[in-house]
Amino acid sequence: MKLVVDENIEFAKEAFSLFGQTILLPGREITNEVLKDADILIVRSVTNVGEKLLNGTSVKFVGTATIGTDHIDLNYLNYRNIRFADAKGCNAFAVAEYFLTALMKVCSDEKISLQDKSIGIIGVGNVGSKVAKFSELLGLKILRNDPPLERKNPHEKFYSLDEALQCDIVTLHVPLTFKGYDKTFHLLNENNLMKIKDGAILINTSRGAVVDNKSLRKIVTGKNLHLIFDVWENEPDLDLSLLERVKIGTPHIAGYTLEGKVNGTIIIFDALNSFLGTDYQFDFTLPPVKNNILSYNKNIFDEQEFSNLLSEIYNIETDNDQMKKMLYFGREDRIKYFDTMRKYYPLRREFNNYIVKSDSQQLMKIFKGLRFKVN
Ligand SMILES: NC(=O)c1ccc[n+]([C@@H]2O[C@H](COP(=O)([O-])OP(=O)(O)OC[C@H]3O[C@@H](n4cnc5c(N)ncnc54)[C@H](O)[C@@H]3O)[C@@H](O)[C@H]2O)c1
Ligand SMILES: O=C(O)[C@H](O)[C@H](O)COP(=O)(O)O
Repeated sequence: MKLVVDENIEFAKEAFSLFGQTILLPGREITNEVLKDADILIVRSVTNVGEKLLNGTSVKFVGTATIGTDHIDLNYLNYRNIRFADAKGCNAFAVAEYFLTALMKVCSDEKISLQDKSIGIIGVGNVGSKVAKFSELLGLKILRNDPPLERKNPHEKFYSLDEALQCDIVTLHVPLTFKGYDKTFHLLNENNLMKIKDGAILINTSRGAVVDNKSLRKIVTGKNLHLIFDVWENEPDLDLSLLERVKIGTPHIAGYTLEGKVNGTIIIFDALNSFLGTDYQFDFTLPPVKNNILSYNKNIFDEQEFSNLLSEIYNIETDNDQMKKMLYFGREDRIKYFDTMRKYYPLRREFNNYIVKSDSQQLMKIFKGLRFKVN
């Protein structure tokens, strides 16, 4: 049995070698040639999997250790009777925690109070529903926009896209799709971007092409938008003039907690066992976090204090500083640098590994809701 696995998958060699000969490769270097006699292909989001890659190969199972599946031609896999598994939900908490850390950082830097503010959440699935829960804990007024979900739940309250765009904060959590009534390619475009409020915070952690980056770049300064962007059109060759204008820019790492990555491996490991009818076991237990006690020194919710606490776990400013270095490189180096930042991304652990100390019952309720251990 021959497996070809993206080298950036956590525990790739140790776990998948149990199944057979495992070749690790950078995701962008997985070719049709390499797959000629392979049985199993396990990728991340940077490998486009379709006819060009799989034609004439012996691949029978494709797994992606990611939530998004826009890099996979599912019709082709179906046509070739190739079994497919994705890792739905694996890094949903990681993205929600990124959202919160980035939002608090911008609010504290720009002296924006969250009191009486509204948030439009576009796409309320695994990630969006966690973002909604976090937003509720912060006391934000929530406008959920999700037409496919609305059709399934006609009695629940949803808002139109235009209404969601009118909020003080707008955040995107949709899959990237190119066809059909709900297609999300350029969901935000030259026709509706102008509807976003002046001074609003716009967050994209979904896929770059959900927002028409060129149209956004033209209006961002005039409308004084505060942009938090983790995903970009044409990654890794992104629009530098947009990068220049974002408050926080990161290289598609919102989902990159250790837990998020390992969950992805576990889901695909289990799917492969079930496809092959095997029962290989691997110990995916993660080490405990050292120095995991945090203190919050106020008795009220305070944007600055809260942001300081979150930055003890995840210093998003460092990610932004690293990313902005791209502005000074030539095109080829820039493209390589984007992948390098992702490959060597520092260790980030999720909130539920940390203990927060505070005397306020009200704050404890918020911290518990965010999955912190409280003391
Ligand atoms: N930046 C990152 O690191 C990162 C990490 C994980 C996921 N993602 C992206 O986030 C996306 C969402 O993840 P998820 O786990 O919440 O997916 P999900 O499938 O659980 O939820 C997506 C939701 O979007 C809704 N939707 C679809 N089309 C829509 C439209 N036109 N308008 C409004 N809503 C629409 C769906 O009905 C669904 O409820 C993924 O598809 C992936 O592309 C990015
Ligand atoms: O869809 C996802 O799960 C994320 O976008 C994922 O974290 C992207 O990371 P990559 O697969 O490119 O390493």
